[in-house]
Amino acid sequence: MSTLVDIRQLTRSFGATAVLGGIDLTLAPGEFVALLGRSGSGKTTLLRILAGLDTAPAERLHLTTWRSVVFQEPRLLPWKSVIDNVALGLRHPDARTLATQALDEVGLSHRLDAWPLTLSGGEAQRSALARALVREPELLLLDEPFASLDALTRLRMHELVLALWRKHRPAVLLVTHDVWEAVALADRILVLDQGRFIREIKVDIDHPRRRDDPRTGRIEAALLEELGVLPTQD
Ligand SMILES: Nc1ncnc2c1ncn2[C@@H]1O[C@H](COP(=O)(O)OP(=O)(O)OP(=O)(O)O)[C@@H](O)[C@H]1O
Repeated sequence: MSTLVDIRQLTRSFGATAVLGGIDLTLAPGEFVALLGRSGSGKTTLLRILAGLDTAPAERLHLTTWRSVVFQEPRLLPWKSVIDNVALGLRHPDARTLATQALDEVGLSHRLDAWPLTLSGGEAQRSALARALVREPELLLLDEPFASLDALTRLRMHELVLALWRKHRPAVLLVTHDVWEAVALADRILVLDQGRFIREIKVDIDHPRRRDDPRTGRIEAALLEELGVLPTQD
């Protein structure tokens, strides 16, 4: 199996400030990895490099080019309908059919012709997911895609992302500072602190994961401790 991401000793500085200090990361096809860290730890900086939006020195920097990104805000073009946003740039004779299918998969078949500004926050992010997935990427990069949604909508989006991941099997890299989101979704959680990985936790629990499961509770507690927001126990 070929590796989609293979990075060794990646560094990124802005002026004299080192934001990423020697990152090693590999991602295999179909993996679901969460990148967890406090604000300013370098998550978005790393994701932008993985997305090809930025570059930086590294000993090795192998990245699949077959990737899509969903950002915190939907980034839909307001003067195009939802379906036209999803089909935009798709060089395929059946682009509209594929866009219709993708919107159906995210539960938006009734909003194909809607204008983006009339969508709810959850609907807009569903459209952004459809636009990312219609390209059948090997790697789906999610940069806090649910952070601005209300808590209930966010939980629904978790279910949707899992369903889409199971169906399409892209590798997913999810940037988040929501500890439960990481535990609920990812197979592997990487904790980033001041531009370095300080912890990796594998989550070997079947989906759907419940918050009242003691196994998820233990992982959540370990992560909160790592992030310095839960007092360590003696
Ligand atoms: N273009 C830039 N120029 C200068 N500094 C930058 C630039 N981009 C990011 N930084 C700095 O790099 C650090 C890491 O930023 P980054 O956005 O990667 O953090 P983050 O972990 O994604 O934070 P958040 O969770 O708040 O989005 C921050 O201190 C930020 O101010």
